[in-house]
Amino acid sequence: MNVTVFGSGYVGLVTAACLAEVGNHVLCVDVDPDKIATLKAGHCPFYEPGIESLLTRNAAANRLDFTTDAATGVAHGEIIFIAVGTPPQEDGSADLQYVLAVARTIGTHMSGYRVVCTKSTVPVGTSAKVRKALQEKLAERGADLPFDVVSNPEFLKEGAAVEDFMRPDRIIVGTDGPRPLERMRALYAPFNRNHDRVMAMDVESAELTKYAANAMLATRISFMNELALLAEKVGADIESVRRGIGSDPRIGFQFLYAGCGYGGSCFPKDVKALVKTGHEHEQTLQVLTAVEAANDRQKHLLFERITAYLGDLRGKTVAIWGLAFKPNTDDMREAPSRVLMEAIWAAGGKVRAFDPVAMETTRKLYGERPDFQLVDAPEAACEDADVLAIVTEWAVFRSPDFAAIKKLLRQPAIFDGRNLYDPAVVAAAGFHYQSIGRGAKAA
Ligand SMILES: NC(=O)c1ccc[n+]([C@@H]2O[C@H](COP(=O)([O-])OP(=O)(O)OC[C@H]3O[C@@H](n4cnc5c(N)ncnc54)[C@H](O)[C@@H]3O)[C@@H](O)[C@H]2O)c1
Ligand SMILES: O=c1ccn([C@@H]2O[C@H](COP(=O)(O)OP(=O)(O)O[C@H]3O[C@H](CO)[C@@H](O)[C@H](O)[C@H]3O)[C@@H](O)[C@H]2O)c(=O)[nH]1
Repeated sequence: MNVTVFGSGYVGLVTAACLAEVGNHVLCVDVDPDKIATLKAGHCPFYEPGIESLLTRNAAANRLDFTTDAATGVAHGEIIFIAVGTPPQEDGSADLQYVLAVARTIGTHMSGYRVVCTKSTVPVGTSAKVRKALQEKLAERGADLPFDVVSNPEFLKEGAAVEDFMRPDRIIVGTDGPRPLERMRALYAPFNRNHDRVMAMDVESAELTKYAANAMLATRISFMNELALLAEKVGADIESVRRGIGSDPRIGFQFLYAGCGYGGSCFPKDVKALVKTGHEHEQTLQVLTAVEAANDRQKHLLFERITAYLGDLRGKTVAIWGLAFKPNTDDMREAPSRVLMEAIWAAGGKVRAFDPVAMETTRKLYGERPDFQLVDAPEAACEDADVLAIVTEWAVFRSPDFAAIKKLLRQPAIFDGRNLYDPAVVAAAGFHYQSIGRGAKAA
């Protein structure tokens, strides 16, 4: 099948590469000429395990190509995916300008039947707006051409995006007719594995399902983060509690890790957008409002603990391990590390940081500044630093040489936002160790 994907970000590129891998001919369109040049040169503009080999293999087999030319893109794909960003606006609502711009582009250039498939995360009602924007462009041209709009939200996780796309738990397809559904079923047939993964539903339900999934996962995390704070007060260990409740199959083990808050380009933005949708329909979503507030507070926890320990941060340096919002990505969007670093700087302190892949992204975000140093190894971050904060649970941080770190730090203190170590082991190594929700065992 010929497929076009508008937007060559995490979702667009993974979608394109995986669809090409199973034999489709896929054309990626992006408005960013640098991104397209990078892709044409055989490189991925961001870090995502497994993507680069998929891109090069399928480009070499002439199943995958990249362009900035929207007209060529619209001409190519019988199915056209919209996978552009939907960032939050001031009021929390999703900014649909990029999605609707693509819809208008399709209306401007299409010359025959198209299935227009929204993969971006968009509020309920957006498919109707996409249809209207496209129809208006057709009307301007005096063209009467058939098309269908489909909602096909994406559930991949960064860091495991290729695997998630190739082996989906479900493929949500929201349509209002059999013709586009049949095309989507054919497109996704190779990803069905042992049973049909396609779940057909109406468009509105598909759009809401995406927000419901992210909101549920974010709720679990904020719930555990609040419980972790209580665990510290009452002398319980949140890790034991997590194992205890996770063993109940009605609860399950996933997404129950307490930490220094959830980040990334999705949970914070999508929880806000769903709360906003609630307001628009005079349906207050109290639980989600609390989920967001709890997360905002949790992202400040490491800073509060560090200042409680060090006092005035002027003249002090904090070593930070992990900058990306989670391991196996270079994405810094809404990363808890940003809240911590910016608070340290605002208080007059300095940061020495290491991340296995996100340092380039961090450099682009913050540039050169006298109170910030990026170093090339975890130990180097601890040199001349007062204390160590751990923000992202990269594998390389899991088994450090505590004796060496103790010699490097001015004060032997570790503030662990991801509960990487056994508190008793770290305390025995002579550290003040504060993790999340294990207060009773911290030094
Ligand atoms: N990142 C994730 O893990 C993830 C997972 C599921 C869903 N989503 C959703 O998917 C959407 C895309 O997310 P992302 O992280 O891939 O975004 P991204 O910011 O990485 O990429 C978006 C791309 O769209 C391009 N673009 C903007 N306007 C365009 C236009 N008119 N024509 C062509 N290209 C255009 C941008 O240049 C950019 O390269 C969002 O709605 C997001 O919420 C993201
Ligand atoms: O038990 C947990 C699990 C995750 N996190 C944090 O939650 C954030 C998000 O993590 P994750 O969900 O793994 O990454 P994303 O790539 O943001 O993926 C989420 O957002 C995507 C975009 O909508 C969806 O497609 C995915 O299904 C959904 O998991 C990160 O900061 C994690 O550190 C925790 O604090 N505790």
